[in-house]
Amino acid sequence: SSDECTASSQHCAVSNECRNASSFAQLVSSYFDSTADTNNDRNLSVLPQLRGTIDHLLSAHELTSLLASLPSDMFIDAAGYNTDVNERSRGGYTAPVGYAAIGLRELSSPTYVTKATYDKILQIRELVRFTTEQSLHLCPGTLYIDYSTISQKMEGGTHRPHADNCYHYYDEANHNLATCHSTTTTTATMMKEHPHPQRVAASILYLNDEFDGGEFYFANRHAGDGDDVVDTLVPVQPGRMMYFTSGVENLHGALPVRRRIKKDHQQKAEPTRRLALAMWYVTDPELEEYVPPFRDVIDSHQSLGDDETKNGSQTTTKDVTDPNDPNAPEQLFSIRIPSNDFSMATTSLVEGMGIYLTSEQNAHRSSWKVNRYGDEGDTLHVLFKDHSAMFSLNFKLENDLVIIIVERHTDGRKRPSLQYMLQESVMLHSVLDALSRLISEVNLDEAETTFTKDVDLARQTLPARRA
Ligand SMILES: O=C(O)CCC(=O)C(=O)O
Ligand SMILES: [Fe+2]
Repeated sequence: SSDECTASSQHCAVSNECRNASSFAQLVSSYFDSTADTNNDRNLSVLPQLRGTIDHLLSAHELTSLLASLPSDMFIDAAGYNTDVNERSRGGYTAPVGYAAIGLRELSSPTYVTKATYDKILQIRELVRFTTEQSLHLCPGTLYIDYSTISQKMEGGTHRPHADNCYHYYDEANHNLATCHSTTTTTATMMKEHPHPQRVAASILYLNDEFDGGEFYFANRHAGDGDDVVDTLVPVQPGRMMYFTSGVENLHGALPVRRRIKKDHQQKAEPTRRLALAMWYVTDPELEEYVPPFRDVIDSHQSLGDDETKNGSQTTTKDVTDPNDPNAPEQLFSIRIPSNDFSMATTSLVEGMGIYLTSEQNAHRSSWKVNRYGDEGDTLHVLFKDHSAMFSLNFKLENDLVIIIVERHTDGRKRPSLQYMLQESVMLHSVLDALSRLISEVNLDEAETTFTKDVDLARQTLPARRA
């Protein structure tokens, strides 16, 4: 089981075993297990499993075209941080010096980038998430993105050592080592609560290197900001990605960004800036950040979700679809279940799938919304949170067959978001799994049936499961 993939076992690296959220949490806490180690009560052998560097995540071409398509200004000062002066005086969650950023809210607007650039950024964002997950030997789907941003540090921009999910203290009783939990009540009450205690990991993908300095570093866990604060220095390289867990085991910062002085006097007039795609992760799907669909300049039509609540009857599947109707749903696949093999009535099948999808909805409440339509309740609609698309399951009884038609619906103007497309295939695979379970409960002769063949065919049309 995945529980075996903990700090003490070398299992994860050599086998396909993956960590789930709880065995991951266990691994992180094993770093603080003082029994394991004599070196300052920190289990240093765990550290390499909690951080790392991946180079050449993007090709030189991808980097060049991404950089060329990013806005040269319009970055928002201190985006994602608290700008409250009172907060600043408490040493709370305030932005680093010389820092500005743009998040998905900005990037989804044509004021900032084109739709193609936004799509590319979302694609890179998913690649980075996936790579972080794999690098930490996490099971597919363990990490949800809580915040992603393109960060910019200008000349002089720097980042003091910090942990990403807590404020740290130097614990005098414990060799002046940094810790998240203050033992002195005065310090504890002085400090405000960290705004992101749920963050478990972060990644930073560096995009350019037209500057000097600006190195990332892991900080020494001993007290003081002196010369020895840098423990491990990581020079910035375009296409280099750092990942690390978010606690005090990975105190980190960035050295000041300096202007690059070129010898050939061909100095560009462009201001010095250090660009990165920074992302923070949680394991609770409820905390996943909203991915807005790209906003077209003219955005006058109603969203899918609005239409839906207004008029449930329009949701019945059309038998004849006009190929020129942009609102026509796209059939993804259909599944036939011979009803003489199958004692379960259509209604109980709809019921079973409804219950299954509703439980999925509850497990990922922020992602999908399930509705049931039709007089006999023979259609299930599964709407994605960004309202860019939905899919439907329509159940029909035809002669001696139950037919389930699976369709994708959009508003006919915008394509489904990339996030929708990625999650749709995951959902549809699990719908087919659930259907197969329902069918096997009624003892259908598995191997040779129409049903099994249709399921296999359907799976072939879906992108492969992430494994
Ligand atoms: O830009 C960097 O290299 C570090 C950024 C960082 O640690 C943060 O924003 O939390
Ligand atoms: Fe950080």
